[in-house]
Amino acid sequence: MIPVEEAQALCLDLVRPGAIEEVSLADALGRTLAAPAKATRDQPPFPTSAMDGYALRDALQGDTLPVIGESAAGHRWDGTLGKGQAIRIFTGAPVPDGADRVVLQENVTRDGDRITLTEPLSDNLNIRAQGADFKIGFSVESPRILGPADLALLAAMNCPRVTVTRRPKVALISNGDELVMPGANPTADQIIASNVFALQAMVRQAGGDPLVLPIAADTPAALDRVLLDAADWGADLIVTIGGASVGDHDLVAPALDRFGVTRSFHKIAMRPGKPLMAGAKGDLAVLGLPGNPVSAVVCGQLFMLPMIRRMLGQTCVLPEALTARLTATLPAGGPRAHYMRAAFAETEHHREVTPFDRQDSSMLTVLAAANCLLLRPINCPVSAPGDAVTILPF
Ligand SMILES: Nc1nc2c(c(=O)[nH]1)N[C@H]1C(S)=C(S)[C@@H](COP(=O)(O)OP(=O)(O)OC[C@H]3O[C@@H](n4cnc5c(N)ncnc54)[C@H](O)[C@@H]3O)O[C@H]1N2
Ligand code: MOO
Repeated sequence: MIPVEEAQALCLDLVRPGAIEEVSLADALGRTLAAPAKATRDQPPFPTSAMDGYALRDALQGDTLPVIGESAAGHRWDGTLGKGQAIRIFTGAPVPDGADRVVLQENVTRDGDRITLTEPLSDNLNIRAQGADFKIGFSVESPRILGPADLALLAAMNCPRVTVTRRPKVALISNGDELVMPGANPTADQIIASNVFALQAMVRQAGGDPLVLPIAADTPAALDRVLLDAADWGADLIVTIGGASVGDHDLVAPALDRFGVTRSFHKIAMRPGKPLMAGAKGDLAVLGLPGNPVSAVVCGQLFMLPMIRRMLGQTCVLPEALTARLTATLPAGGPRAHYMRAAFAETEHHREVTPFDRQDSSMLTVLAAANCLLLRPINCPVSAPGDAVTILPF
């Protein structure tokens, strides 16, 4: 059994950043930017009025000024404003040459074509300088996972298309004679395939392209068939679920051998997740998850997601770790690192975490109630309420 950190490093060695492609901004949400995007113009591209009102030059409170033109958004006034003149101006409109402030329309009185500056002039000139947001050549750096605000920024930079990493194709294979899909009529000895739905969602959320293959029966031929189907689909990563352990019906390790996978490891010092295995056949990486629902999802978080992030070209690929104060007493750690299901909360003074009493790796109700994993390192000493512990939020 190798430690979790060593297994994570071996898993990451099996994958590398994928090819790049161009997509339109409308399709770029959640994609990982693979090359910097550069602004081709200043924003704003000209000094802009921040308010509806009047543009002025060297004006003082009490002045009465003729209004000699109008500048609206999309339609500039093309002259140079002289001292003692005013221009009607609207929010977003170009501020004319010569103008040094915009006064709000609420702060003047208008009589025909003349305005009088009735209020004190504020320190705020109400003019947005050219390039105040960004200048031509400004760059959004890669790698970066594109969120909604990034898309607006890239649009403002006049970048209609962006270069992103191709979505890695992840084939998910459940196996076991006892499994049927939700909605089917299970026989008395059957259960519903559940964890594949979490894994599919995790792949999608991380920016991958998941494919759930039909459940493979517990026969060598069925596993051989479905592995070939996954490869034919063009998978970058095959994730098997179940059949990873040592029972007579745990057929995944020999099936991967027949398929031509060079194994990096099998079995890790982790709870849940002991039977995890990983390897590769050329560029095709393979991860063998344990079948217990919680084991599969926890291993998905610790091993599958980092592999996907690496294939997307991201650099921070391991789950984020935080420190929290324990609310309970926990016994000393054992020979496997224990990733306990737990709930953490931010209180007024600190972050605190409470592990659930039931930690069986079949308990989906507990997993669904949890918002983090609480790490108990190998052979760690007893922990008391108030002790600092490491958590991995999800
Ligand atoms: N003698 C030993 N037995 C076991 C060991 C061991 O070291 N020695 N390890 C245990 C550990 S730890 C785990 S974890 C499990 C995992 O074994 P497998 O990966 O072979 O998983 P299965 O036996 O196929 O399934 C375990 C459990 O999970 C259910 N399952 C499987 N796939 C799904 C699915 N897609 N959705 C929902 N539930 C699923 C399956 O019905 C079983 O109940 O092995 C221990 N045994
Ligand atoms: O390690 Mo298994 O993954 O306990 O349930």
